[in-house]
Amino acid sequence: MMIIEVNGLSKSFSYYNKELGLKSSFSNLFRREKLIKDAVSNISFGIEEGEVVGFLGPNGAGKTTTLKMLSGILYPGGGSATVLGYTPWERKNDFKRQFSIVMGQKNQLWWDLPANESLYLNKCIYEVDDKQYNDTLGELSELLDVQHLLKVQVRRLSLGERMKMELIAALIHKPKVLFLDEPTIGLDILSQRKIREFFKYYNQDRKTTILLTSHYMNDIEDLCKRTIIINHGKVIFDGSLNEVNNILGHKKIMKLVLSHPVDAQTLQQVGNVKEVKDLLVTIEFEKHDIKRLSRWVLDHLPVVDFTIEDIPIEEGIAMLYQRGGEQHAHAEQIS
Ligand SMILES: Nc1ncnc2c1ncn2[C@@H]1O[C@H](COP(=O)(O)OP(=O)(O)OP(=O)(O)O)[C@@H](O)[C@H]1O
Repeated sequence: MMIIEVNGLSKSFSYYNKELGLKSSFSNLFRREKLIKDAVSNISFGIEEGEVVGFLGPNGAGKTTTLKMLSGILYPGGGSATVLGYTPWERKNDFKRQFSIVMGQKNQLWWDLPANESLYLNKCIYEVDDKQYNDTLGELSELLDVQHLLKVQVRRLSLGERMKMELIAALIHKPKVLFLDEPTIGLDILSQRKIREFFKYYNQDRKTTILLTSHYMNDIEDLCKRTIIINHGKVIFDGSLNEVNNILGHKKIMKLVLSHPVDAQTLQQVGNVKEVKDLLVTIEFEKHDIKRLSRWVLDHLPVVDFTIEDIPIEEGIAMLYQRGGEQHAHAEQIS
């Protein structure tokens, strides 16, 4: 069953250009240059019940704007969307009871109160009955290992502990849909892993549908079978992360350990030399030529060891962002 359906969703922001200085502040009162930013342009996708979908894109791509529209915080400029059958920006109470949004950079917990008081406030707002509240709080605080911290003032918690409390606050009413906007930002590797394990368990246990943005590739690789990538407000990829490299041409990486240095010109006969670090050389080459190049390398270079690998996912994604950027610039030139 389709839980999230997005059709041609768009959002533009208007803002004013302001030059530096008092004089221009004054003249701005009478004449201002209005600029328009197309943050999200005509995006469409659907998400099935229980899916965990990664939502990737470079800074400013339009991820948060999309999540804000899907959670009813922002009205769109065009297009339509339904989440659990509701139009999010109509902000119906029934809808609000069934989803949650967690923003890694924003808090919903009261800073000066212990976490359990904010959690109790959420219980009252969402009209969760006592038994469900106690059961959910007990289960989640045990899973996230924060039972001993529930009575501690939020301002005294570490970043990771606070994020765990934020998650409990977001889940206390058992939402069916969860929007996660960089939930692991700033956390150390162990805390990131713990939170990822938690999401994995939670999704499998509850079949909660999750749309997750993160700049940490481990989060996406670990949790999401499917990834939607946007750039300049447009969807540029929708599929499994492993397929990213396939659509970027057919390149592979050859790593060589040499017994003595070889000049750059010779190395370039294999392909695009990405890095030379002492006797360790990394070269990107065309996959279709793999047999000939491997033979050539072994015959002509002083090779001690060599491996052939796929292009790392991070690099594939960076290339995809770059390609999107070039296409965007080209489209702007044409228009
Ligand atoms: N209220 C606003 N007024 C004007 N421009 C805005 C506003 N909110 C967002 N934008 C612009 O819209 C674009 C998309 O912003 P958005 O926050 O959705 O990006 P993002 O993909 O979440 O980026 P990041 O990874 O940096 O969080 C950016 O260029 C941003 O400057």
